[in-house]
Amino acid sequence: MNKKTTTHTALKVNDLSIGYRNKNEITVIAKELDFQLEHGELAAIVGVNGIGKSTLLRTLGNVQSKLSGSVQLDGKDLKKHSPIELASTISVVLTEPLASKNLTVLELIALGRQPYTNWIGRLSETDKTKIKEAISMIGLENLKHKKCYELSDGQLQRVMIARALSQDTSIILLDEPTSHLDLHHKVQILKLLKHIAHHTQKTILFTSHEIEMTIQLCDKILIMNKESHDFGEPCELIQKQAFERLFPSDTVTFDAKTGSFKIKK
Ligand SMILES: Nc1ncnc2c1ncn2[C@@H]1O[C@H](COP(=O)(O)OP(=O)(O)OP(=O)(O)O)[C@@H](O)[C@H]1O
Repeated sequence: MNKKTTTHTALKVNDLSIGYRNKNEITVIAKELDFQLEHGELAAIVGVNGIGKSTLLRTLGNVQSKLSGSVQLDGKDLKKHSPIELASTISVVLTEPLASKNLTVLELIALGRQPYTNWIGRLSETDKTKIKEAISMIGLENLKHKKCYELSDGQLQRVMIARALSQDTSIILLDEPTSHLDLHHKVQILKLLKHIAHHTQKTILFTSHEIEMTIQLCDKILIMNKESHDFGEPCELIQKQAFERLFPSDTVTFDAKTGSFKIKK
């Protein structure tokens, strides 16, 4: 994989407001978002259901427009990137169902190479190598000739991660990449994402409800709350008691010593 080095911050978010515009109505989902991620960092966005994690990820991936504020990729405004520049800088894996499950795993992963292929879509030797690397990293060799409709939700989720890896962008955004995985595969995938971030200088940002795992494995965490957001290294956030504010204390409490949540009995 390419080892990209640049002096710019990989992803810089300033005073960002996100939400939805429907006709004359604007619904603000979250505002005053400020954080930045460097090259080679693995980071998570956590927060309660409906707080706006996916909306933020879609906004950062240019799938939907911001309401206000700024998003910079490698020191350049998100909106100033051409479509082809964006496709080779940032890959986004959302939770929406696949349009066509009739493709084989190999064909789907090969789609990740679309930004680089020529106008007839022929794969170069580099494309084939990137596809092979992605399949091997996620351990999909024995599934590669299966049709996507034959896969379990968890298997499909791993295939989608492989597609993003084959795209070989410097930033990867993933919406709940481990939600359908068993505990073993959750840990395996998150450790792999960490390894990829650290060894290839990619910036990987994902949304998650696996807060304890993100505390153990991520370099940075963004905690989204209704009133304000917290961002930093897991240990800084623990010291600031940021995880205590995530859930109502009559249901769960956070144990700072073990970095885990306890059910209030
Ligand atoms: N297309 C849309 N138009 C208007 N509002 C929307 C739209 N999609 C989502 N929302 C609203 O935006 C808010 C944030 O949703 P979002 O999916 O970003 O939350 P989330 O933190 O990812 O939630 P979860 O943890 O449940 O996946 C919710 O109140 C949701 O109803």
